[in-house]
Amino acid sequence: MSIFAIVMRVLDALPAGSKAFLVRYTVATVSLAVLDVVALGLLAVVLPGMISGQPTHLPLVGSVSTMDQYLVIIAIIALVIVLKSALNVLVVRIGTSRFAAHEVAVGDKLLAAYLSTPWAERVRMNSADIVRSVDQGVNATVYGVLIPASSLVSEVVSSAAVIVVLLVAQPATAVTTLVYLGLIALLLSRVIAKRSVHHGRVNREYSFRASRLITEAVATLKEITLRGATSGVETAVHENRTIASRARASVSFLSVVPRFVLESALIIGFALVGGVGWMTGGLTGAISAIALFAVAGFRIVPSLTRFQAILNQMHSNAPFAELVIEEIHKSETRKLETPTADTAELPPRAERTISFDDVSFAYLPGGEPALRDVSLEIPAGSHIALVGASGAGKSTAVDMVLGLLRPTSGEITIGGRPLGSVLNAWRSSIGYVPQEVALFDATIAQNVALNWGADGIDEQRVLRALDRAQLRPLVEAREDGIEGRIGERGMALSGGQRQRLGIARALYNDPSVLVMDEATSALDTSTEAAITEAIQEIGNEVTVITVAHRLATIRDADIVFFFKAGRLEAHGAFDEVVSAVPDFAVQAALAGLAPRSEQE
Ligand SMILES: Nc1ncnc2c1ncn2[C@@H]1O[C@H](COP(=O)(O)OP(=O)(O)OP(=O)(O)O)[C@@H](O)[C@H]1O
Repeated sequence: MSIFAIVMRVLDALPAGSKAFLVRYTVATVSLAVLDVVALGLLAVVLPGMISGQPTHLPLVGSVSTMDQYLVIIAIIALVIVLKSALNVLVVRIGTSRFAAHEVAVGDKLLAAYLSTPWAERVRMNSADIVRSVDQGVNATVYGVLIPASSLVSEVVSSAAVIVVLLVAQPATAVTTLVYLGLIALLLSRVIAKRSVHHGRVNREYSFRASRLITEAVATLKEITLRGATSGVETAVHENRTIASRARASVSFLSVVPRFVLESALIIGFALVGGVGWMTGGLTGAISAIALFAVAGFRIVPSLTRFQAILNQMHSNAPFAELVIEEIHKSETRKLETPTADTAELPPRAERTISFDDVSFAYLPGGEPALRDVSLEIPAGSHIALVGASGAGKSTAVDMVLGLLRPTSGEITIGGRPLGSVLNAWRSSIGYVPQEVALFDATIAQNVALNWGADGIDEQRVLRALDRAQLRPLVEAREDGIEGRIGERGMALSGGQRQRLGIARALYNDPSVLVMDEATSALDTSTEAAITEAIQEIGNEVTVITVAHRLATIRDADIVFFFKAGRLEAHGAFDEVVSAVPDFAVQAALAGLAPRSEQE
């Protein structure tokens, strides 16, 4: 994608009115730059006359000769320069705060894009990459591409003003100088732009890799420390960071190269122009040619240098902008593709039977299905269990009930209504307890209410949920009660306490469906039994879906669904599945769970 196309796409991602602002901002900075050139030019014209006492002819004003007239002109010029500087400060102040708002807006859009990614795609994303693009990626897009694009325009306009003046004053020398230096600048930008984009990509890739590694290492720090493998992590991070910082060094090197090349070109230009002048007009010819070339060259080179530096900055940040744009674009395309009819109301609680009708699902298009032709019914208010060997498809089935994964074929209905049509209401009626409860560094109340702010937390609900999750006595015994903080990822709690906090979180909203995916695996049997009892007591309006390897947990389920390699092999009461599936009978026997008929 060309740098121009990237800038246009970034502008499209900004809120309404931003393009108009950018145009106004650019016009303002350009006008101030032109005002500056005019004021300084005027000073240069007036000063020699003033010092020598000679009259000076000024366009529009006429002849200036007396000291008083000169002083008035100088005073006006000084006033214009001061005013221009004050306006510059104002424009920069307005610009920087607006650009900061742009950065936030692009970041918000990108985060929303990531958060709205369909589940099947999201599981393939890396969370460290997401953090990095929302933060560093957006910063690079706004400050490395968008703002330089605006300065590029003012640079072009002010350089054009200088060139026009030169063309009027010394047309032949100006054209020669411009063609000569312009060709060198073009060559430079062709060589440098490609390399800048390349190094920008390498920087993006490897700095992302390094932060990914650090995030992963922190998450597995205990195992790494035990294995004495910290130096391996350090080396891997070091290698990635070395490649990234070398790439950044190359970008910074490339940004200074044009200055030196153009300065050398200027000197070589003197020799060339002087040589031609010598051959055509001898020493006088050579001196006057060099003088003219110097006048034009010294004015054009700084402009070209700044121009190249800005372009280099834009090119090296372009890979970040490309990534940001691509993600925002993907999410917008998805929004257009997603049917909007997902806001229909749910039937009453007692009628929310969940039905799978010939449902199949594959994580990758054309890939091996994780679920095959599954038809099942979960009556509203029932307590059901999904069982089967590891990888049989239980969690996949759960994610489909949660509305996170859509069937590749077949249909899921809730009380006869397609799940897609009631998706929003359905999701908010579910309490979900995952295998690994993700807690955040905030208070217990905030973690239970899943609320990052302090407002809107219903304390009574928090306490009731903690009560049902068998956690209330423990929380009340802590110094700050539900206002106590739990440390990063809930490190200040035991594994079982974390799970119970997850259960309390799921119960906080009085769900009509409670989904527990291996949610009690870290609990001792008596706590688990107490939780099961508390959940039974909530009443038969709540459908409970449990995934558990520990069969004692699901012994009393109304229906047990047994999965094998993505297929629903059998279902019925626990004992019925034991009789129907020899594999399951073996597992039940190993767990010491003989069929009830044999126990009697
Ligand atoms: N994100 C994914 N991308 C591709 N394949 C996946 C993904 N998640 C799961 N699978 C595959 O789908 C199949 C079913 O996995 P699933 O997690 O549903 O099994 P499970 O019965 O819940 O297993 P476990 O008891 O070990 O949690 C497995 O073969 C698994 O490898």
